[in-house]
Amino acid sequence: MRKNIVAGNWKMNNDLAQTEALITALKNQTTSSNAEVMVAPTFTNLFQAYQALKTSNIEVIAQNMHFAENGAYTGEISASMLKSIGVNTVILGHSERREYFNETDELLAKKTDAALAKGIRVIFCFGEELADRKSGNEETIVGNQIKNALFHLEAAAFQNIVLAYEPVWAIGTGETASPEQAQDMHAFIRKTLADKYGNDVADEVSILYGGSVKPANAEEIFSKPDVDGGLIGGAALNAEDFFAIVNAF
Ligand SMILES: O=C[C@H](O)COP(=O)(O)O
Repeated sequence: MRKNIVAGNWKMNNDLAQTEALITALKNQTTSSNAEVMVAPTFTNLFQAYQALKTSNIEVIAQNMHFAENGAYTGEISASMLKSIGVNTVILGHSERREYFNETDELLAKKTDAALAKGIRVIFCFGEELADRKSGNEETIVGNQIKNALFHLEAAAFQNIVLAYEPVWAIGTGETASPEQAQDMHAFIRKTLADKYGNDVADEVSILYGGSVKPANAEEIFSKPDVDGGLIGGAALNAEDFFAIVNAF
């Protein structure tokens, strides 16, 4: 079902003590927002974070996982391992995974299948680079990222998928897509889904925007009809800023 969601991706930030301090600060925040709130700590702090937040309204999610069930994949984490500590949602396809760890659409299709098979919800990320936008190819790039990784799925799978549009040029740069640019792309994404699966599926999928979302711009971005929330990086590392964004809903 389509929901408003604000998810904080902590990326490779915060050791255990810093994670505990941020969680304490998050628990001190109050909200009347209707958005689902999630945070994604590093793997080393995932269990601790889950334990500390399991009675709160903040869901603890993972930043990545491997497609295999288990085996000789040094340094990797499986869907079952996430499930075993109470984690039921994973971010896949973040542009940093694509760029620095060579994650391809084909690999992401396998990871998505593995997550869904274990009942793990997927926040599937994609987005164009600056050169793509400058050359007017952003819709082709984004459309292909979605089709290549997700369009082998049955329609029902989208009940467990959240999409996150993150233009690479807006991530960590302070440069945000304008609310209109975000809306235009989100409408294109929803139409892409509708063309393949029909409006009933497309209208029910939450589509998040990510890329330099801050307290000062969240409300305007989230007010757009096809923007159902945000995937927040830098601003999610400060509890007050993060909840100011949550409270934009
Ligand atoms: O996963 C989050 C995104 O990469 C956005 O990061 P940012 O808010 O620091 O630009």
